[in-house]
Amino acid sequence: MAAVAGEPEVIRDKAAMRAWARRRRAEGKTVALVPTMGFLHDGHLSLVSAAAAAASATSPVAVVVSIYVNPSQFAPTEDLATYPSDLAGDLRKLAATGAVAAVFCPPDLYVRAGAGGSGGAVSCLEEAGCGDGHETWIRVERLEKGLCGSRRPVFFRGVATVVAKLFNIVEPDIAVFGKKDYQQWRVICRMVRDLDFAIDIIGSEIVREADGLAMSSRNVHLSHEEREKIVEQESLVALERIDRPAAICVAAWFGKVRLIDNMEIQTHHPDGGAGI
Ligand SMILES: Nc1ncnc2c1ncn2[C@@H]1O[C@H](COP(=O)(O)OP(=O)(O)OP(=O)(O)O)[C@@H](O)[C@H]1O
Ligand SMILES: CC(C)(CO)[C@@H](O)C(=O)[O-]
Ligand code: BAL
Repeated sequence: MAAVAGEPEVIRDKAAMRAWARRRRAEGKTVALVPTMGFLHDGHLSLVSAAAAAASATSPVAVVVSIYVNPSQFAPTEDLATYPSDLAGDLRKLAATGAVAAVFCPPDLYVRAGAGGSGGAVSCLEEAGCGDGHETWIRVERLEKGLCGSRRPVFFRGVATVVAKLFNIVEPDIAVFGKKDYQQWRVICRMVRDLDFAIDIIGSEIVREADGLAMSSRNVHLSHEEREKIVEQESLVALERIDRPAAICVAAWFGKVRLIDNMEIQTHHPDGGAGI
């Protein structure tokens, strides 16, 4: 991993982030973005390594990690309020890699409806986005359907929109996403192609715990029984479809329990009709 002198710069303001990234590019650096929602684990750090590895002799890389729990990808029934976070711990982990130049952790990325544009929620609901608040959404219309999209109605719309916002703020040359969230990775690739973002998207391999469970921030919420059930499901899928690791990670959330729906994987598998 290419080393960066000193601690990462912590940037909260989007104009400051854009200016910082433009300075790095003016210095001849490649800017590589790793978008996350924080509560970092080794899966995230593997994305940092992949980003840092993009450096070449002629163009050193400046790795930016964003930490932002994006409200618009959560439906009202989902777990926005309980999403785990530990910014101080995240900053320590990122500093320890020696590979991160900046951490972008904005308090909010949306224009809010309400008094002076500062109140109100950024909702996943259409009507709450009206008025003087945020109302522009990116839809990747076919790929967002099925799999996770069938259980999380606003998820991919929120992801595509916030990732586009991050791309416009950081203006990276490269962005890295984990194949654990396989459908998300494919949605982002399609958005980048369709909307002509000049960004190379890197899909990074899944990092697992010793028992085979894919690392995931929400794993802290799993009980022992829930965890065992997921490991069992993941290994069943892995055994059946060993040549198709992407299918292993395609997950749906039922409350806080993540289960894999084999039927859906078969129906919507990359080679099986949905064209993911
Ligand atoms: N185990 C992993 N292996 C590879 N990439 C990962 C892994 N876990 C997360 N990522 C990637 O890190 C990026 C940020 O993910 P995020 O911050 O949502 O963490 P997460 O662990 O996926 O959280 P959650 O439990 O909410 O799914 C995404 O591109 C995601 O695919
Ligand atoms: C890509 C992302 C950072 C958008 O909020 C999120 O969905 C995630 O962490 O996978
Ligand atoms: N990595 C997926 C983010 C989410 O479930 O909201």
